[in-house]
Amino acid sequence: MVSEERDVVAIEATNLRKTYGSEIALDDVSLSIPRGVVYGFLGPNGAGKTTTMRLLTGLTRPTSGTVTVCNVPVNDRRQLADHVGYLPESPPLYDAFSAREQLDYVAELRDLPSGVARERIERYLDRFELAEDADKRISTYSKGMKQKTAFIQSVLHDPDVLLLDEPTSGLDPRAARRIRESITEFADAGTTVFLSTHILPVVEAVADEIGVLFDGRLVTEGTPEGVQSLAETGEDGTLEDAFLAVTSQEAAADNR
Ligand SMILES: Nc1ncnc2c1ncn2[C@@H]1O[C@H](COP(=O)(O)OP(=O)(O)OP(=O)(O)O)[C@@H](O)[C@H]1O
Repeated sequence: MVSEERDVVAIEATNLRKTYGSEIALDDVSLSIPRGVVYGFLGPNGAGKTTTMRLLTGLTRPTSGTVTVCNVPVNDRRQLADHVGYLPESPPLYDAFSAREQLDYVAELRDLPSGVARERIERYLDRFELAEDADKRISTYSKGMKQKTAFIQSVLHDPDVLLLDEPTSGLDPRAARRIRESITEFADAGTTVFLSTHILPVVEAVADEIGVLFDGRLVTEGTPEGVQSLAETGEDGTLEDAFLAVTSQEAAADNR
């Protein structure tokens, strides 16, 4: 990340709250994430990570609070679409298409010029070792092959902000490494990456900043080193130690 990019805020969320009936999924969460940053978003099951990502992409409306991405209010879905790429937990893929057809289709939806689309699709298919299978139907793909296709689909239009929900899920070590490398390359080129995952070594490897969500609240935010130091396990403390320390402190406080 280039240092002056820190001045430009890519994701700004203010006092976000989301309730489902009496259930508070998200409680007063504010985020200010600069351009070019990889933000690792952590939290136990049910903490509200997917809810947050859906609010940041305008797919769910907040009960209260506001979100802008690249200065675009997220309820302006048409303008937002150019800026944002989203890889959800269960990515939308059309089983009857091949990967190439799926990616052509998405490129068309995104209004990519055909030459640019062709070059990017072939480059990504090669990069993720999908080229040989790219004309087979997605219904015949393994989980990892589907995940790679979905990742490519989310980055095809070269978004300014990329939100990734468990991007390495189901991937073999080589493919997972390719994703990690891609995340770093995107961030170096100025893309902001919002990365939600339970795989803490992935966060350790790529994140510039970390936020920990617990029970709908953002309970810790900082650099990986800063968050790791919260584990108070000395220099060898890992992010996993820190995650367990922070979340068990919060659980103990809730039970008091
Ligand atoms: N559509 C919905 N209707 C009712 N409750 C919901 C809905 N979506 C989420 N919730 C609730 O909001 C809370 C947060 O869920 P969310 O899926 O955001 O968690 P998460 O951190 O992504 O969890 P995981 O790590 O298990 O994927 C949970 O208590 C969940 O039951």
